[in-house]
Formats: sequence, C-alpha cells, structure tokens
Amino acid sequence: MKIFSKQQIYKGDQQTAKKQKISSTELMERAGMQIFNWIHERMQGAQVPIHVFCGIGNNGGDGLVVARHLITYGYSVHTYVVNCSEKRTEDFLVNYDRIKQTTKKWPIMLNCEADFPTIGPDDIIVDAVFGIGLNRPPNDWVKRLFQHFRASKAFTLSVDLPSGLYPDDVPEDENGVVWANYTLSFQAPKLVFFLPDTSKYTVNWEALDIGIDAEFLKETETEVELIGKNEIFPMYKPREKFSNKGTYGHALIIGGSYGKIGAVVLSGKAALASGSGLVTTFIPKCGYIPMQSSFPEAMTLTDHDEEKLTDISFDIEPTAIGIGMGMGTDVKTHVAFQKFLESNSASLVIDADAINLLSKHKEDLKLLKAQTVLTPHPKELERLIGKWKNDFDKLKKAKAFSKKHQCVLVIKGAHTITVFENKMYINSTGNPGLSTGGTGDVLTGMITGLICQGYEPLMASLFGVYLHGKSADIAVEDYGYQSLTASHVIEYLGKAYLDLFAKPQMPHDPDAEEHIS
Ligand SMILES: NC(=O)C1=CN([C@@H]2O[C@H](COP(=O)(O)OP(=O)(O)OC[C@H]3O[C@@H](n4cnc5c(N)ncnc54)[C@H](O)[C@@H]3O)[C@@H](O)[C@H]2O)[C@@H](O)CC1
Ligand SMILES: Nc1ncnc2c1ncn2[C@@H]1O[C@H](COP(=O)(O)OP(=O)(O)O)[C@@H](O)[C@H]1O
Ligand SMILES: [K+]
Repeated sequence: MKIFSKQQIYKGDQQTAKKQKISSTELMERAGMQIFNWIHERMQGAQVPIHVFCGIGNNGGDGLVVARHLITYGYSVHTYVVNCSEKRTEDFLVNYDRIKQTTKKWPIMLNCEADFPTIGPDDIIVDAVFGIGLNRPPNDWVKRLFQHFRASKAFTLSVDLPSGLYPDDVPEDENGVVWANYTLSFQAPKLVFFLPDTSKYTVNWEALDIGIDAEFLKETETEVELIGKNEIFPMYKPREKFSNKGTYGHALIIGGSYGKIGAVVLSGKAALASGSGLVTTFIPKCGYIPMQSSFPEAMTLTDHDEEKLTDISFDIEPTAIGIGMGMGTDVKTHVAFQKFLESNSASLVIDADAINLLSKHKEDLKLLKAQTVLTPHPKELERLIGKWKNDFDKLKKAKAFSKKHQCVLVIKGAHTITVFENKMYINSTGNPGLSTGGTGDVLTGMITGLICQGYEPLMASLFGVYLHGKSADIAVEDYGYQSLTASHVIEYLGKAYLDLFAKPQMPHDPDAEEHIS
C-alpha cells in the first residue's frame, strides 16, 4: 500500500476533482460522509454527546460535514470552530453556511481558554482542527485545548491525522498534539503512524476510501510503502515438484563465541525453516557439540579457536551467508571478518556484532558487495550512521547510507523499516512479544534462507521481515506476549507461510480492518 507525501495528497485531490468532474466541495462531502458512516455504523443513533471541533481549513471543513450529517441523523452534537486564524478556506466557508442552514444550533466560536466546553469522560471528541496543512505549531491556547481533550479522557477520533501532527515532521511539543484513540485517514495511512517518535499520537488507525482517482493511485511512485499480505503474496515462490535440496540453496550461518552459540543455532534453524535446502553453521570449536546435538539437520564447521572466530575459511560454496550473531568484536575476529569480506562472493546478510565491527572500522564498508543486507536494531544503526535528531532525520541518513554503500538496510523495530536507496518499506506485522533475546537472530537466518531460494536481497528482506512478524502474530495467540520466545517464531513459521493462502484481502487494506500503531 502506497503512503503518499503531503504534496502528492494535494495533487491526488486535484486530479480526482478534474478527472471525475467534481468540485473540491464535493470531494470534501465524500470524505466527511465516509467519516460520518464510520461513526453511524458503530453508534446506531446512541445519544452520547459528540463534540466536533473544527479548524478553519479543509480539515475543519470535513468536520463541519461530519457534524451536519450527525445532526441530520438526530445525534447529540456540539459543533465548535477553533478560531485560530482569520484565513478560512473556501470549502470550509461553504460548509459553514450549510450547517447553519441545517440547524439553529450554530457552531460555537472558540477564541480562548475561557471558551472551552466541559467534556465528559464518556463523551466523544471528533478532532478536525488541523490536517495535513499544519505548517507551524498551534497557538498556546489551541495547545491547551488539545490538553483539555486529553484530560477529559473522552474517546477521541481524529480526522485524517491527529491535529498538531505534521505529515512529514516530528512536533517539538507533545502537548501541542491531539492524542487520538482512533484516526480515520483519507485513502491511505500517513508515515507518522509508524514512526517511534509519532506513532503514540494514535492508538489505532484506519484508511477510508474516498474514491481518489484510480490512475493517480496506480501511477504515482511513492517513496514509502506499507507492506502487508497484498504486497508479499505476489513475491512468493512456490516449491517445485521435481526439486531437491540443491534447488533451494545452501545457507551458511557464521557467528557465535563462548556463551553465545545459541544465537547461531536460532539463526540456522530459521534459515532451514524458511525453506533453505541446506544449512551449514560456522562457529568456534566450543560450540561443536551443542550445535550438533541441538540442530541435527545442520552441518557444522568450526574455527580452530576454541572460544571465538579467528579464521573464517571453508571449502563449501554457499548461496547466501548470514554473519554476526553472537560473534563478539575481538580484534582477531575483526581481522577474520575483514579477510572474509575481501574474498566473499556469496550474497550476504550482516547482523549484530558484524554490524558493530563495520561501525568501528568504517573503511571495511567499501568491501561490501552491492545489495548486501544489514539488519541493525536502533543502537546498532546509531553506531553505523551516527546520531539523529528525530525519525525523519534518521530515515534521511539511512537513505544516504544505503545509496552510498548500495546496501539494503533493515531497521528493526515495532514497525521495521527496510530502506533501499530512496525507497522505504514499512512492515505491518509483529508485536511486542518479539521484544525478547534472539528474535533478531531468527530474522537474519530467515532472510539468508530466503536469498538461498532465489529471492533478490531486497525481496528476501521484505518477505523475511513480514513472515517473522506474522509468525509472532500467530504464535502470540498461543503463548501471549510475555512467553513468546525466539524459538516459537521459528516453530510457527510454517503457519505464517500457510497464512499467505488464507482468505483473500481487499486491495486497499494490507492486513486487517483496524490497525494498532
Ligand atoms: N484527499 C484528501 O486527503 C482530502 C483532504 N481533505 C482535508 O483537507 C485537509 C487539508 O486541508 P488544508 O490544506 O486546508 O489544511 P488543514 O485543514 O490541515 O489546516 C491548516 C489550515 O490552517 C492554517 N494553519 C496551518 N498551521 C496553522 C497553525 N498552527 N495555526 C493556525 N492556522 C494554521 C493553514 O494555512 C491551513 O489553511 C486534509 O487533512 C483533509 O482533512 C478533504 O477535505 C478532502 C479530501
Ligand atoms: N514491540 C515490537 N513490536 C514488533 N516487533 C518487535 C518489537 N520489538 C522487537 N521487535 C522485533 O524483534 C526483533 C528484535 O531484534 P534484535 O533487537 O536484534 O534482537 P536480538 O539481538 O536479541 O536477536 C526485530 O526483528 C524487531 O523488529
Ligand atoms: K485532525
């Protein structure tokens, strides 16, 4: 699912009006009507007080449309205009006139704190103060209004995005933003719903189809995509009947040190469970017996050093290599890693300590082949690309890094973002049960195993991240967030594959009816 920039959203509105021969007022009517339908479907006329707060731009115009329909259907509505600027948009004014023709209870003008209404905890707030047009922080009294919303504890439904949130920046003051329970976003979600700095402003979100021009939606190239089942399914490579283990590649998993052999066991098992034909692990000598006894499907090669990797040499020809889990950053290990990079020609997935070694010795980055995959968690990413000001700055730096080194950067987190050159792919699966040791090792193994089966490194990363999260989403049903372990993610991988073939989905909806950000 494409995630459009602010400029693209405005362009899409214009193109839709032009192609469908409708006015912008009619498009606003459609948008507001969709919000009304959503509320009406759930409330069925219940007489809960609904406070609709409208700004003076088109987001406010949407709010006025919603309020008018709610009034017509007999709801208990209080409409307010947050009078924060003299510059009203045309469509706001058209809808201001229309609501005045519908009811004698005209919208109440709010000009300062003294005007704030009482809002009960069981009331509903519709937040239509600012949308994507916010271009500076709200006035102080408007910020206090947003805090008044939050203090009321009323269910808050934001129109398009929580007011005070920019579509392409991080607000400096969290009190200047509405904290929404739910956001109904027009046509597609916004990038800010998925970033660690800004996702807290809405608990749930849903995209409402407002009939934006189909050609615009299809042809417009976006910098950001949300990856759900609809995006993943077409990538799937079926298993051939007349195939053998050689058909699906040979994964080599390199890593481990004294006390950290388990990381390689997990990674190797994940490579196998993702479908790799063969798996070999390469570990320090101390790991030989534990590896052979806990992972009988794997072949095992060992370093001559007992406790760490000092010489990564082997006489097999792996299709793809995953390296770094539990490897440590000993000087001897670094020398071995550097030598390995100089001679390696297989596709590579780099994780954990191998990333830390690259961060410590940036000159080694030039040894990476094009399309090498790196899978840092936030701390590892910071060591690699430097500190960032906020999430947007982080993504800018990540794109520059990916371009410079021609690598696929898998930035792990609640919504893992895969960056390749200028494009960013946001994953939609996964849950907090994954916040436990070893799940990252599993991901590296899976991506390595997928490359072995012929998936391009970028596809393997997107597919791997999706399946990893999906497996955890299925497993959490049986184990709960607290008890989910990295081994469960491997165990449930088969179910995650099978889920790809479960009920078909609507093209506009990546994974579910509602989304928790
Ligand atoms: N396809 C779509 O996405 C559609 C979008 N529509 C709505 O239009 C919205 C965008 O409307 P606008 O561009 O009018 O902008 P907004 O309604 O988001 O609000 C900003 C308005 O207030 C002004 N402003 C910005 N920051 C301010 C501040 N801190 N204090 C006071 N005033 C400030 C701006 O000049 C602008 O007029 C969308 O978010 C959406 O709700 C719908 O009406 C129709 C379809
Ligand atoms: N709250 C969360 N929601 C979804 N996914 C998560 C969450 N926390 C962690 N993850 C995922 O779990 C994995 C953790 O990886 P990492 O931090 O490298 O763990 P480890 O090094 O212990 O293997 C990543 O794939 C990350 O995206
Ligand atoms: K809003």
